[in-house]
Amino acid sequence: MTPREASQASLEFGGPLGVTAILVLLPATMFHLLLVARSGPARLLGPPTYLPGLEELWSPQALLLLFIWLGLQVALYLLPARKVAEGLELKDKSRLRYPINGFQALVLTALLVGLGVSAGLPLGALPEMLLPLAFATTLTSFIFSLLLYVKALAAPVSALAPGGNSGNPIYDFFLGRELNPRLGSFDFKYFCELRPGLIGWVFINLALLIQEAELRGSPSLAMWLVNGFQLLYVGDALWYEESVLTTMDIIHDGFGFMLVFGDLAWVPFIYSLQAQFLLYHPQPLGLPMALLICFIKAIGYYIFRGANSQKNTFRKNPSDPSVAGLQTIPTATGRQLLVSGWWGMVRHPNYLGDLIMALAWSLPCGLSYLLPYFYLLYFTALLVHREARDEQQCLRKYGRAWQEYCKRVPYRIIPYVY
Ligand SMILES: NC(=O)C1=CN([C@@H]2O[C@H](COP(=O)(O)OP(=O)(O)OC[C@H]3O[C@@H](n4cnc5c(N)ncnc54)[C@H](OP(=O)(O)O)[C@@H]3O)[C@@H](O)[C@H]2O)C=CC1
Ligand SMILES: CC(C)=CCC[C@@H](C)[C@H]1CC=C2C3=C(CC[C@@]21C)[C@@]1(C)CC[C@H](O)C(C)(C)[C@@H]1CC3
Repeated sequence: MTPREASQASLEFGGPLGVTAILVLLPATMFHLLLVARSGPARLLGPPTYLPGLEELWSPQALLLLFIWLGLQVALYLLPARKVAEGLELKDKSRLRYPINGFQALVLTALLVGLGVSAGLPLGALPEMLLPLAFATTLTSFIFSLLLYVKALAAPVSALAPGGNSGNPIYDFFLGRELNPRLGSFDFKYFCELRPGLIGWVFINLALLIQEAELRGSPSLAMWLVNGFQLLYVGDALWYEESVLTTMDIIHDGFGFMLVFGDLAWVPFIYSLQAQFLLYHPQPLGLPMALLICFIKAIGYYIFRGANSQKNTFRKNPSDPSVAGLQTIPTATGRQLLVSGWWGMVRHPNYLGDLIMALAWSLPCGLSYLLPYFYLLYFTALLVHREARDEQQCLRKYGRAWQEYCKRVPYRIIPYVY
């Protein structure tokens, strides 16, 4: 089977029709949520109380701010790294090299923004710019994905992603034709996955906290919790940056509109929805409830980090003392599957931890509105779909050994439930 035939045989997301609908629905959902979060009733499913005109969406200043931000993150990515990591082996047996300096980029950005604020940079004004910024980011994502699609037309077959090479232009534009598009040693997918959007999310949250303090004298406890929890999540992702090299996005998915828009627009503007909601709808939160929520977050993080680190350590060095005692199933590829420890509890313990953390991010917003729970609902759907995709890939990779694993570990994400 040629790569194109293989790609056509396993079209995902409902094929060309499905991805055309998603292409329109994703940005529409994002703008709907941004508008609803600042409206009085904050109804997740109702219409927004007003529709902005093009003059409210389009702003050259927002576009300039976006390019300054992207330029800063590119510059920080290019700084000398504490380590250069190798990715997994590619089809042509080569391995790409990636700088590990994401945490350094977060700290340096914080220092620069801190300096800027003390010199009078009005960070608290950022929430007012979210709509035009989201519009500029959406336009940029469309144009950037188009450029990536055109660039991939000249890429060799060995550089194409397994999924985004169907021959249908809309489908391939959405999924991404090339697996690891690069300009010299600059890797676009790796850069976008962990830098501008993820770090941008933290600073949007901070701006919302500052504006709340300006409006109400001090930030609320709920706003502190949401900021703290999400900063921990982003800090963790950058501290363990190397582990992103074994995620499905890096090793399997092409770099097309889905990931470009997801990384650059969806993450910063949608993942900050709880903090946006709290700025416009302050919620009382007592200390006992806050402590209970911190406990839930701690359990989620313990499972998430434990599971991800156990798998990464095992994949890097199966005889590492922390994983050497675990039970395994051998596979025909020479790799083994963990069948005890976190990976013996359910087949995706890291998703379980991530979902528990998502719940802890929404709870500070109280139980009267559905809107702050959008992330939890969307994330559940994303992970259930992702789990099914991963299952198919593992079955293809490991055959019988995977079936044996599924027999020994029957639950996918939640023990005894799913
Ligand atoms: N916040 C967000 O928006 C999102 C967060 N995430 C998070 O990203 C993280 C990474 O997720 P993702 O890339 O989907 O997948 P995983 O990190 O779960 O990786 C799946 C891979 O792990 C390996 N694997 C599966 N079972 C075993 C086993 N028993 N023993 C050893 N290896 C095994 C297989 O690859 P192989 O055998 O080839 O190593 C499989 O393909 C998760 O924590 C997830 O929650 C993901 C999506 C969105
Ligand atoms: C609906 C839509 C726009 C889909 C695109 C999905 C993307 C938003 C997500 C796909 C996988 C992601 C990961 C993270 C962020 C969200 C996206 C890009 C991640 C960087 C978050 C931090 C984690 O610690 C992580 C590094 C494990 C994670 C990797 C996957």
